[in-house]
Amino acid sequence: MDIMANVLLAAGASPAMAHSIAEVEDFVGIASAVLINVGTLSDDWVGGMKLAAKKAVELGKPWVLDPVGCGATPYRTQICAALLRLKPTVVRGNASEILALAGASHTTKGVDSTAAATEALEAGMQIAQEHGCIVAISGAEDLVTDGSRVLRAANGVPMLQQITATGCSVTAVVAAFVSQFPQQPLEAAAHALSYFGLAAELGAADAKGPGSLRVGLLDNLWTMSEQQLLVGAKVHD
Ligand SMILES: Nc1ncnc2c1ncn2[C@@H]1O[C@H](COP(=O)(O)OP(=O)(O)O)[C@@H](O)[C@H]1O
Ligand SMILES: Cc1ncsc1CCOP(=O)(O)O
Ligand SMILES: [Mg+2]
Repeated sequence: MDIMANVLLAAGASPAMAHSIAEVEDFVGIASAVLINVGTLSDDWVGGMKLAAKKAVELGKPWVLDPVGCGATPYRTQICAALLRLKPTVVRGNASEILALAGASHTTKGVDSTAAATEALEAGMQIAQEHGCIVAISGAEDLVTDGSRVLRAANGVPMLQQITATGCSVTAVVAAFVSQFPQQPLEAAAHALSYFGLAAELGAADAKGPGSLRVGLLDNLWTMSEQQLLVGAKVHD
């Protein structure tokens, strides 16, 4: 929750984290977009997640699902499937999570991926077609699909995998971008992934390891100029 909220602030967004069933619908009312992240799943949070998703759909606001650890336990897989039925605008997961969400037989080891993004493209396209959403699969090259088109975002550094919740954080940036371009969620998601990956590339130049890369990532999300983004972003068909 710390890095995710700080990434959003550095990107110029305004995060608020809420999960209580007593207030979550009111928060959706004032939000531009909703992110549901099942990272630290527990029964009492699931009620808040479902209320938030339903309210977002009712109000016509975009909502984004991060199926963290989908496939790791039957409970997690079942909750992610139930959330998927509540019509997210975008799903962003790693390859293992997307394979599990599509019902493919695949062995996962928790919240980290055991597969490459390309291995989950077919599964992602299937989810996108069946549920009418955008699916973004992160990895060495991120793949974003609406079920027919595929955009590729080729920024990032491998060491992002050694900083916990960078996947969660990039999903939050996806939600922020989609809030600004709700009619173009495919493009918004791809460019969010590219912006995040480019900030990591710029931060990696001075990083000694995951700790300083985490700092450099936040700093570069904050300082990146429009020119740096235009020159460095690698989004292509
Ligand atoms: N091998 C890699 N090379 C470059 N960037 C990567 C690589 N693997 C993941 N990333 C980037 O790290 C971020 C988190 O992705 P990922 O590790 O796949 O998600 P998660 O943390 O949910 O497993 C994304 O921005 C992604 O593009
Ligand atoms: C370590 C851990 N455990 C439950 S959620 C979480 C963070 C996962 O973050 P990410 O999906 O970005 O790797
Ligand atoms: Mg993740």
